[in-house]
Amino acid sequence: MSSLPTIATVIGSGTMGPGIAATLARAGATVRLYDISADAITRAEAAYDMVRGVLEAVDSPSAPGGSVTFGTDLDAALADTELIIEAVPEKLELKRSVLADLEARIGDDVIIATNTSGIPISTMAESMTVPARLIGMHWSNPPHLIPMIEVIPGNATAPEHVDRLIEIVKAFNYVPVLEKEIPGFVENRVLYAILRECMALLEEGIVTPEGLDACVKWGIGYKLSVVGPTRLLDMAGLDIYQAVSSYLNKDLDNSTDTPEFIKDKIAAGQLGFKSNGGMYEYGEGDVDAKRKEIITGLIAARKTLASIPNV
Ligand SMILES: NC(=O)c1ccc[n+]([C@@H]2O[C@H](COP(=O)([O-])OP(=O)(O)OC[C@H]3O[C@@H](n4cnc5c(N)ncnc54)[C@H](O)[C@@H]3O)[C@@H](O)[C@H]2O)c1
Ligand SMILES: Cc1ncc(C=O)c(C(=O)O)c1O
Repeated sequence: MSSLPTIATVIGSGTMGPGIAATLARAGATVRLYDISADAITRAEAAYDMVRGVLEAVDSPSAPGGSVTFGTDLDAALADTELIIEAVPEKLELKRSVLADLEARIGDDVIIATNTSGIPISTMAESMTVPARLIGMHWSNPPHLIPMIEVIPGNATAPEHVDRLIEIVKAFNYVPVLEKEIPGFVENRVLYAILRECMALLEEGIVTPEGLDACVKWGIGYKLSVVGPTRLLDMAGLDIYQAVSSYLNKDLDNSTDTPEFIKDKIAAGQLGFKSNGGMYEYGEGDVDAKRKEIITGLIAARKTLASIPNV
């Protein structure tokens, strides 16, 4: 059996949809990218052209025959599909209603993989007619460049769908990480633990944003890109970890809500790149320049990481 689905459908063509569709298509799948909004589809077509250039530069696995078509006709997007990847906004009720709409239009054997950032799969599946077909498939942003996908079964997910999704992820040369279900899954639990402490350090004026970015990028990001946290402990020494964690863990931030200064920025319309200002301010052309620098850096770093041993 070929490992990739012949036809796959991506639902939602915002930040994540075009990169997901392009990755599958480059590996040889026929992909339909659907969105409820015609404007989103127009933006996705432009994004897809850029993503294709990036995939060429990063030399991602390429197979003949793959394609992406774009549209707002849901039945056309679903015809003969084997795998649906849901990438609509992170709102439980919206996702549930999209799942209900999809289920009314497809056969029982079609797998639905959700790209939720961390809503438990079992919670999402509660209202489904065939909950066995729902599985978490968490891509990291930008999805066409980060070659790792979290695979998260819910308590009703069919074991054969877990095996099939792992096989599909391997078929486009990404690393599948199988996890037990927990809110936020593994990646975002770790990321949000880091972000919580970072935002507290900024709020308390301990460090500037520029200083924080330099410290985390070189002191943590650079090192962790080569050696994972488990082996890092061996490198540092478990005795050192005990000595530091015994006084430090109790001092770390343990807030349970979003920091007030972030809420204030959102209320003032400061959302980041999408509003030309967020944590930093951006003048004319700055956002496009930063996006290009980030993509160029990720391509270079991915090539380097792919060429060194997995320690
Ligand atoms: N942005 C990230 O960094 C990131 C990373 C990993 C996972 N995710 C997750 O992926 C999902 C999508 O995130 P995103 O950042 O691409 O969102 P987004 O808001 O950029 O895009 C969502 C798209 O879904 C469309 N949409 C809304 N309702 C729809 C419907 N009923 N049917 C079809 N399309 C509909 C919107 O028009 C929009 O184009 C979320 O669950 C998010 O948490 C996001
Ligand atoms: C801040 C943030 N939150 C969620 C996600 C993914 O689910 C990401 C990402 O980069 O993938 C992120 O940066």
